[in-house]
Amino acid sequence: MSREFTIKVPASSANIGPGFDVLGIALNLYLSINVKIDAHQYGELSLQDPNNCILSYEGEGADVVPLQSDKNLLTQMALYVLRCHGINHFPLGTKISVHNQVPFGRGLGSSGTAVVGGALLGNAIGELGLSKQRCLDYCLMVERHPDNISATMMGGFVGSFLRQLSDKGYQLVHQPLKNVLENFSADSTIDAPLNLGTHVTYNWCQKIKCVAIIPQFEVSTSKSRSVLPESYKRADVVFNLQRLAVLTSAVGSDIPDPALIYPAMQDRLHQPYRKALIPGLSSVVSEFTPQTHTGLLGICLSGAGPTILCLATENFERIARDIVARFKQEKVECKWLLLEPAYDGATVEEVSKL
Ligand SMILES: Nc1ncnc2c1ncn2[C@@H]1O[C@H](COP(=O)(O)OP(=O)(O)OP(=O)(O)O)[C@@H](O)[C@H]1O
Ligand SMILES: N[C@@H](CCO)C(=O)O
Repeated sequence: MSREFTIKVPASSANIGPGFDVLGIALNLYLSINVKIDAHQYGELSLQDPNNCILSYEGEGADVVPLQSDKNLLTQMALYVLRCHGINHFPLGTKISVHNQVPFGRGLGSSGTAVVGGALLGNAIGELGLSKQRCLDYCLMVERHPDNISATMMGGFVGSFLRQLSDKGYQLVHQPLKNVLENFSADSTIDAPLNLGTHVTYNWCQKIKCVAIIPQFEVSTSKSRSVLPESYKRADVVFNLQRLAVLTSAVGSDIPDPALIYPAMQDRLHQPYRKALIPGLSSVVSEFTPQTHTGLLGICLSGAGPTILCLATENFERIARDIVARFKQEKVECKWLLLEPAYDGATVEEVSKL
């Protein structure tokens, strides 16, 4: 028997200003995974891996990513989902070829793409028939804020929250990641509770494009979260909640209004604390406005950074080039990309089954 299928997983930008750990947009930059299962052709070679997997990478991260299936986040995630369904390894002769456009540690949700791609990979390989909603539960056992994950899985502009858990449920979900990903026995694997995450998809005006300015250095999400405070002042929380309520509706309007969107993308919960990690962040988010740049609607840190996300309806190249030049004054080199929402989220396509 042989089989081939492909999985396409979009990048994402989380937070969008005031929606810390809540909002995310899927973006048309992809992690693409091609899977061939053929014991006859690849069986012997696949035995060199502990889980019968020949793994190769091209593109972003190819020079650093581990290629052993029990060390790589994508395949660890697939094996986790398989083990929860009583399957310990990939089928003999599994060949996984990855092409990745999503840069690591830049605030474009690369770990989310690996986690979502891995969950869909496990589901497809094991022919488990899990819904996307159920796959999200497995993803949330590994990446515990739902913003990137929900947008990447479901597509479009998404708001999400995690279900309130009992003390026992909380402990189950918040245990060391290695207990989830590196427990290599189906008998003792920790299954994901049902319906861990809830999400809604908001309208998005198709005139709004996303300009991503990507500094050429990495900030890991864990480092970028370590600088945040444990608690906040009421005034700061209210500041964000008020803007969140306005922003989620304002970007769906047929005629996006910069006078509404620009102030609604301000944040007091994460960006002010992250400026020490990203030279130029404060100046960029305050100096670039709809007044200085026609077409600019709003500007924020993308996810945990260091990428800057601009929402805009025109003048994309000028906005991007001016921000790149501003970062250069801080000795930070950047690339930029013009992106659009990926409305379908992650997709799986069966190519052949014989
Ligand atoms: N395609 C992939 N395959 C395997 N591992 C990956 C892949 N993409 C990301 N990772 C792992 O995730 C790490 C990056 O995760 P991190 O959460 O720090 O950044 P990010 O997800 O890119 O940013 P953010 O969460 O702010 O959007 C990489 O260093 C790598 O270990
Ligand atoms: N909401 C998360 C996104 C990064 O994964 C953060 O800002 O830390």
